[in-house]
Amino acid sequence: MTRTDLNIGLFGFGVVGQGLHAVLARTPGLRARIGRIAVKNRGKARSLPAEVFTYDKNDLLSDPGLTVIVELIDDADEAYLIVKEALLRGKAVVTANKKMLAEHLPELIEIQQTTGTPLLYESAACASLPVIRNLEEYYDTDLLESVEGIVNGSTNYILTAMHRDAQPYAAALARAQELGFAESDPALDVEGLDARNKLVLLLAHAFGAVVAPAELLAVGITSISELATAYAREQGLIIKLVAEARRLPGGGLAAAVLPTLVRPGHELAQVHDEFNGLITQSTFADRQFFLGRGAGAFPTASAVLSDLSALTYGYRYAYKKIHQNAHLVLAPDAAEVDVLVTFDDASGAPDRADFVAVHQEFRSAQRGNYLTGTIGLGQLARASWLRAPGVCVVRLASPLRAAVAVPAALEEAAVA
Ligand SMILES: NC(=O)C1=CN([C@@H]2O[C@H](COP(=O)(O)OP(=O)(O)OC[C@H]3O[C@@H](n4cnc5c(N)ncnc54)[C@H](OP(=O)(O)O)[C@@H]3O)[C@@H](O)[C@H]2O)C=CC1
Ligand SMILES: N[C@@H](CC=O)C(=O)O
Repeated sequence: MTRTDLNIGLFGFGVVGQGLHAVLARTPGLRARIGRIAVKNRGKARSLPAEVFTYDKNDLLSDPGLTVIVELIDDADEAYLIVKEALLRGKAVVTANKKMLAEHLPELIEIQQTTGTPLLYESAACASLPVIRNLEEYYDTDLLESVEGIVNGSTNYILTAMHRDAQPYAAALARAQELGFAESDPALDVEGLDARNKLVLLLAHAFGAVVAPAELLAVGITSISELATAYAREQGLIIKLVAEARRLPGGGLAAAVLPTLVRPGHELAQVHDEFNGLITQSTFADRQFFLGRGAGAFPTASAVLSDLSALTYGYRYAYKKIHQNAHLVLAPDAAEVDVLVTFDDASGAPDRADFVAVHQEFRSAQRGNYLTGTIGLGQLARASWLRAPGVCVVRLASPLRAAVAVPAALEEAAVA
């Protein structure tokens, strides 16, 4: 096998960009060198000589000597323009930018297919965990039934600090930012949007379903109430932010990001701090669990490094499942979820008519109110009370599952 040398144009020299620089310096076996680095702020002190840096993206994009673009900036809109331009100019691209990927995946897949130029992004889903290439290659023929896990390091860091170390939320978030785990806009982390972007990538590579982020229900950790935390503690359970995608027996896919009650013996209960954990369930391999660091300079750079190495032997994603599973589409109205809903009287109670069944209801002027019940996933996403102030929704420990009555439209789609 011939392996090519890589001459890299690097965009971004922040947490991950600097991590990559350090990692490459310690990996002489990979014949890769960073030729030039594009950054944004002229006033910033840099750890490398000034001549390495440029503030003009075209210095990298139009340099024929730079054959690979590594995009590690924190601006998804600008990243999209850079990545698209690089691919159209025939430069292979490695990116960690899950927001940009999730928002533009159909177009970026099409550009890869028409140009034949690779775009790799292992670090964009679960940082150091080798997830994307495994879903794409190892599970290319095994029938995946579900992928489920903790895919955001910052929120797991915050929830761990609050649960294990009794730290206040604000202090835990500030520490996640200091450690370089959080996005520049941490709302992406704490509102579940970063996890949703990663779920978009997992859906494409696990099931061949290319969906827009807005099609997926995502609830973050900011609405988790004291009552929900107390409920979890009393039941001996732990709250984790879990992304889940599951193939439904009647055809279709259910997928969502929700704070979730996890039992102590469950794999995800062992995922602490900024670690991520992903469980795959497949027909032949059965259950597997990936665990590793989900954020931070070196863990993320290690996945970028692995993509660079893959480029040297001509690797590109084939998006095999898109061709295999053309019929697999999101079907939130064919799925149900068991939830705990806490609410105060001022915000108004969730509409009981939205539920397939209400299992338990508790009201207390002192402690607050809650109910537990089963609700359609699509109905939950549409519920007007879901985002009301004072309302907290946490998934109970059971997975997403097929609704008892499958909508007729989906049954027809499954037959076709
Ligand atoms: N941090 C992590 O653990 C992980 C991050 N990621 C993703 O990696 C990417 C980078 O994250 P991270 O390193 O943490 O971010 P940082 O905020 O630490 O660094 C961002 C870098 O991007 C540069 N930049 C911003 N806009 C531009 C632009 N228009 N042109 C050129 N350079 C620009 C900044 O320049 P300047 O130095 O001048 O300010 C800075 O060097 C993001 O997409 C993030 O989502 C993915 C997995 C994990
Ligand atoms: N902000 C992200 C960084 C890695 O993807 C996270 O916390 O997971």
